[in-house]
Amino acid sequence: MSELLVSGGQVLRPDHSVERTDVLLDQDSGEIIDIGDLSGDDELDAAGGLVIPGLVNAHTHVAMTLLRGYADDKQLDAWLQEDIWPAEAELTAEDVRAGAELGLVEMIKSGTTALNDMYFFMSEVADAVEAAGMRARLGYGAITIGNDDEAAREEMRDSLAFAREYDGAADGRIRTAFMPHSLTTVGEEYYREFVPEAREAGVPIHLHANETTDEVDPIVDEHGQRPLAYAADLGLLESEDYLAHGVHLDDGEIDLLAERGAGVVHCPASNMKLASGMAPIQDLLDAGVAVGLGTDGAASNNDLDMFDEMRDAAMLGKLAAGDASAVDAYSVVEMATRGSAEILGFDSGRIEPGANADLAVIDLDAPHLTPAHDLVSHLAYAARGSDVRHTVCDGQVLMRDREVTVFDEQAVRERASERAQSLVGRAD
Ligand SMILES: CSC[C@H]1O[C@@H](n2cnc3c(O)ncnc32)[C@H](O)[C@@H]1O
Ligand SMILES: [Zn+2]
Repeated sequence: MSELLVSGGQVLRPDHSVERTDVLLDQDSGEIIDIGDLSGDDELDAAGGLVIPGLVNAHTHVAMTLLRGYADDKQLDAWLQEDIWPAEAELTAEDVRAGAELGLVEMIKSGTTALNDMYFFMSEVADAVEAAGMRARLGYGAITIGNDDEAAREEMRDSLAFAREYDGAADGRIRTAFMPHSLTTVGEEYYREFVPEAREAGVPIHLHANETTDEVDPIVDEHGQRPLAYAADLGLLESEDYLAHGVHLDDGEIDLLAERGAGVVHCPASNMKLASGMAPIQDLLDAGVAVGLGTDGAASNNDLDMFDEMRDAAMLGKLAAGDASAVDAYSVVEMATRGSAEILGFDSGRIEPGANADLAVIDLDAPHLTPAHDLVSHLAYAARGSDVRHTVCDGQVLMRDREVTVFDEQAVRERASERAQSLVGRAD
C-alpha cells in the first residue's frame, strides 16, 4: 500500500474545530486512513498551514474560461442570446478541451478537488478531468428550444447517452447526471418523455431553475404553477436531483425542496454579476434544504475561485436576509465542502478516516491571515485561492508547493489563449 502523510499542519475537522495533527492517506484506495500523530512512506509538508477538505464547485461550465471577459455587464437573457450562445455555436471539441484544462488548472490552484459540469463536447471535459486527477459529476446540457422535434429529441438522447456511457469513468472519479438546461429551454413534452429514461438509467437530474424573474414569470403564465411545482409535476426534484441558482423561490417552493430532498447549488457571484437577484439561502438552510456552492461559468463570475464564492455567499446572504448573523462563516465553509459533496454524491468534503482523500493545504503565513483568532472565519472572509499551497485528490498530489503536477500550466494557458482568440474571431 502506498501512503502519503500530510504532516505538521492544523486540520479542519468535520465539526469545524481545528486540531494540530497529521493526516494519513492511502494512495491506492484514495481514502483517508487515519488522523493523529502518524508516519507514512511519503510526506507532504503542511507546517504553518491549515489542512481543509478539497473544495467542491457544485455548478460550473468549466470550458467557459474561453469566454472570460468576452461579454460583461448584461442581464442573463441578453448575455446568453446576444453574446454567449452565438459564440458557443462556434465551439469545437478542441476548444472545449483547451478551456476545460484551463479551468481545471485554475481550480487546482485554488484548492478545488471536485466539480459539477454541464456543457457541450462532454467527452473532452471527461478526458480533461481524468488527466487532472479530479473528481466530477458531468452531463451534456440539452436545449430543445429553437430545434425541430427530431433535433430536440436528439439533444435529450445525447444527454442520456453521455450519462450512461461515462458514469464510473476514471476509476469511479467521474459520475454523471442527465442535464436538461432549464425549465424554459427544454419543452414539456421532452421532459415527459426523457425523465423516466433518466430514472431507469439511475442517474440524477441537474438543471438551472428559478434564476431570474424573466424565467419564472412565463412558467407561471403558461402553466399556472410556480416553476418548482411544474418541475415536480414533470417528475423532477427527486432526492438525488439538484438545481442551480434557486434565486426566486417562494415559501411553498422552499418547503417542496425540503420535502423532496432535492438540493440547491447557490451561485452568488453569477447572481450578482447578471443582476439575477438574491437567493434566500438562510431560509433554505432553516428549512433543511441541502445547499451547495458553485461558481457558475467563468464568463459570469469571472473566476473559478471557491474562496471568493464563500465570501460572496456570506455577504449576499446577509444582505438578502437583512441580518448580519445570516449565512455565517460556518455555513459557507460547510456549503463549499460537505454541502456540495453530498449534493454531488461524493464522500468528500470532510477530513475523517474512510472519506475520500481530497484536501487542500492553506498557507497561513500571510498578512491578510494575521492574526489567527478564528480559522473558519479566515476561510470564509479572508483567504484567497492563491493561499493554497498543496492540492490533493483521491490521495494523489495535483499541486505541490503551488506547482501543478498534472498539467504543464504554461502550455495549458497558451493553448487556451490561442483557442479563445480564434473562437471569438469566428463568432464576431
Ligand atoms: C447547455 S450547456 C450549459 C449552457 O448554460 C449556459 N449558461 C452559463 N451560465 C448560465 C446561467 O447562469 N444560466 C443559464 N445558462 C447559463 C452556457 O452558456 C451553456 O450554453
Ligand atoms: Zn450555469
